[in-house]
Amino acid sequence: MNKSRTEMLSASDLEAALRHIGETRYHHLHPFQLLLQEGRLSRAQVQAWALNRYYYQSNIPVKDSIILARLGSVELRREWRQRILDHDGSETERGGIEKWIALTDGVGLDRDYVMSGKGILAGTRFAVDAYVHFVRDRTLLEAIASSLTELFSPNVIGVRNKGMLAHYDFISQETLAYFDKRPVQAKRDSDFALNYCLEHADTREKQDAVMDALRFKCQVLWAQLDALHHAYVDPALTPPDAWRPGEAETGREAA
Ligand SMILES: O=C(O)c1cc(C(=O)O)c2c(n1)C(=O)C(=O)c1cc(C(=O)O)[nH]c1-2
Repeated sequence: MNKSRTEMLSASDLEAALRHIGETRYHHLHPFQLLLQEGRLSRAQVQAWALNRYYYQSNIPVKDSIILARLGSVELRREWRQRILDHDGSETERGGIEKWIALTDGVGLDRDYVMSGKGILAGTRFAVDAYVHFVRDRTLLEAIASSLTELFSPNVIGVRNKGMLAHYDFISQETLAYFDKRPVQAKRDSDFALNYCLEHADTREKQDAVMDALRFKCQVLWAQLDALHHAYVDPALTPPDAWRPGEAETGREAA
């Protein structure tokens, strides 16, 4: 794909290369994502997905706070802080983390258990922690570029929500309310991050670093679904300390 490792790409070629990375490596292609959206998972397997993803959700404002602290101007901080508000909410508005808890409530998991982080898979924790450490340790440009997976999330969210609503009787529009605002927020955030990267990647090395950051982030998402697939598709492979079907259930309506 590389013309030469030293030649600078035009902004439009860099954007095309980034979009190609998403088309070929984003988690919309993951087998567990396909099982989820095609209605081929049990309620317990959907619970495992919701439980583990809470750890990702709850760390998003942590990683955005790290980026915020590294931004060098009022204008950039003003832009970025909106992401933290979206997830942490305010006195008057529910944030994404609270809405994710509504989702885990909706699938019948005990919220204290979910919020405790107990029972999540090591693979989930390692992947999410790697994302937080990446934005702390790499350049600001790489940290911002690692959020570019959000260019592709409106599409996967649409397909996943539609599939889940169609196939699972325990999923309602209300359970999935977390996702109502995400496509608009993701478009706003990823447009900003993309423009930032196109403008600031002013050498071929920086362009390569931006592409590598997006590849890394695709791996963060992919590894989380790998962990779920490994642990919950074959019950024999569930690790000893991981959540097990039936555990931390809130009262199910009498069946
Ligand atoms: O449902 C999804 O498939 C999906 C994907 C992603 C992503 O691409 O990282 C995010 C989200 N959702 C999401 O809800 C979210 O808040 C979010 C923040 C970020 C980020 O890297 O800053 N990605 C994502």
